[in-house]
Amino acid sequence: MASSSVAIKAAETRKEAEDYLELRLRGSETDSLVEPSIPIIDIGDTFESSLPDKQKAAEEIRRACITSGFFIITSHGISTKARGDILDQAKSLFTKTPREQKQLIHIKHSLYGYGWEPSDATTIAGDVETKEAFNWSYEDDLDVSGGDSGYVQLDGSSVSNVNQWPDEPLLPGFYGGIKDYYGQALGLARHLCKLFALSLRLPEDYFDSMTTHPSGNSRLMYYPPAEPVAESKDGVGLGAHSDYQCFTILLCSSTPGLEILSPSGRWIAAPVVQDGLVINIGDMMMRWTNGLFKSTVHRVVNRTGEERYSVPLFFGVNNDHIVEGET
Ligand SMILES: O=C(O)CCC(=O)C(=O)O
Ligand SMILES: [Fe+2]
Repeated sequence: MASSSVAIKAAETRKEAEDYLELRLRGSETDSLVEPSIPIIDIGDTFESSLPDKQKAAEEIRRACITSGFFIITSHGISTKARGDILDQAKSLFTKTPREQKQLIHIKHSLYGYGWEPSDATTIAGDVETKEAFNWSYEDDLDVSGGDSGYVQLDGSSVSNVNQWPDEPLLPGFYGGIKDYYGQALGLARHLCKLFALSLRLPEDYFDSMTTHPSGNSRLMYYPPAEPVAESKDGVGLGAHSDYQCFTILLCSSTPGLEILSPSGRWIAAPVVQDGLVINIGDMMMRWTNGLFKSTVHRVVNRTGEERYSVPLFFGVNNDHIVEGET
């Protein structure tokens, strides 16, 4: 494609994304097209507490979900060590491991796209994204609950051992680091399900039986430092998209870069909150709540001279659970 037609296509795609989000943000409980905010919600009181304390946090979550679809949680219980270790492992994989070694676990060797994903694996309207990733799927061994041996892939098949891990001598502690963080994140996701249930005026155990072998694809992400202005190709780290599952738990390193699209078409930078985790609603939850909770378009642009790392967990109910409306 000629570069002018690529540019036209890119502008069209951006316009479509903006129109789409504007349409979606006009929910029944959204009072106006106000600029969305990303509130910080302390959930520390919700772990041991009485129902009224949980309901208080659930109401804050509800307000965030019907407006921006994004919020940041603090006092979430995932240890500082687990968060630090997994970000360190991401750094080792992306910046210290020879490309030939990463090629051995390239996503092309995986039926489901698990393993190392080089930056040229995906494009947005013809432009290569700068990000590099490492993808994996839920497996019982990674689940602190031990799972229930019922996990099926998104296509319904029950093939196991689909993940591709780097050799232990090559990246010592890599699997352990993932398991520690991911296991805790799954526990947090199940706790958040209770708060989401309350926020939807449902019994707090509403999602429990549907999340025994949940959909839990996750990835390590690496966004290289921005190029000096003179060489800048206006690189987008991760193109505009919405997440497809019920909700995402996102751990980020301290380098900013996440931006969400406002109804007026402006990109709003998500704040970096020390020790916080970003939570955002995905398309599945938006559909399930008839559009009440918003799955908002977002992207990543690393404009800094620092590397950026992140770990999203896309959490959803068991892949073999039929999602349907209440009658
Ligand atoms: O890296 C980030 O901050 C966001 C990643 C993201 O949006 C995604 O992987 O879906
Ligand atoms: Fe995303």
